[in-house]
Amino acid sequence: MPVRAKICGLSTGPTLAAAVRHGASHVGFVFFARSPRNVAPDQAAALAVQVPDGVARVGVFVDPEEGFLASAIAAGQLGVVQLHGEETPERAAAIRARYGVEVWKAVPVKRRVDLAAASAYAGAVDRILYDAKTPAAADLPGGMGLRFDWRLLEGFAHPLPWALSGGLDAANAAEAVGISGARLLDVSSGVESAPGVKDVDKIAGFLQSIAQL
Ligand SMILES: O=C(O)c1ccccc1NCC(=O)[C@H](O)[C@H](O)COP(=O)(O)O
Repeated sequence: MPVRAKICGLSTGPTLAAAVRHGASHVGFVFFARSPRNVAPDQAAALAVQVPDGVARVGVFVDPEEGFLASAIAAGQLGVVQLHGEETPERAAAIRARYGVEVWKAVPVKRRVDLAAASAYAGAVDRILYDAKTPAAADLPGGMGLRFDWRLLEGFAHPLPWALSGGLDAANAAEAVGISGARLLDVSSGVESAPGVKDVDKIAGFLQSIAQL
């Protein structure tokens, strides 16, 4: 099975089109006001109609308020809700049941012990996204281009399907796959020319770099 990729933090038509054209399996829209990639539900609605069947629309949220979550899922025609806050397994399971979407939970990783948080979500979510832990003082819980030591995943008994993110780019994606065994990668900063500014050539380069893995 080929390695698949989610291009996260898309906010323009041309960059979304590049992700789709070059083979992304998932496209991500960030619904978090403090993010440079933030999109409003009406922006997501305009982007969503450009996404063909077979490419999953993922909404990224941080402890979303219920009404906002509902409107974003509807506007973005989201198939996946990715949670980056303090959402409990119960909250994640409730989102999955209420909206009939896949739910992914981000688990921030710096040390091996951090991986243990994943098991609490077995039965509650569909996938764990191992992402680099951002500094406590950081404004964002993701999308900062930071990576963790992929060797921490070597030999780990994954309790759930999973994906790898954090500091990936075209130059390191093959190494990340080789070390971690990931079959689904999530990238944001590594395909940008500046925070929040996606680059069509970098998107193409990233997707080409994993096409033969
Ligand atoms: O991307 C953001 O701005 C963001 C904001 C708040 C919560 C999560 C966010 N991103 C989540 C992602 O899925 C990113 O793709 C992931 O953290 C990897 O980012 P990067 O290291 O920049 O590739």
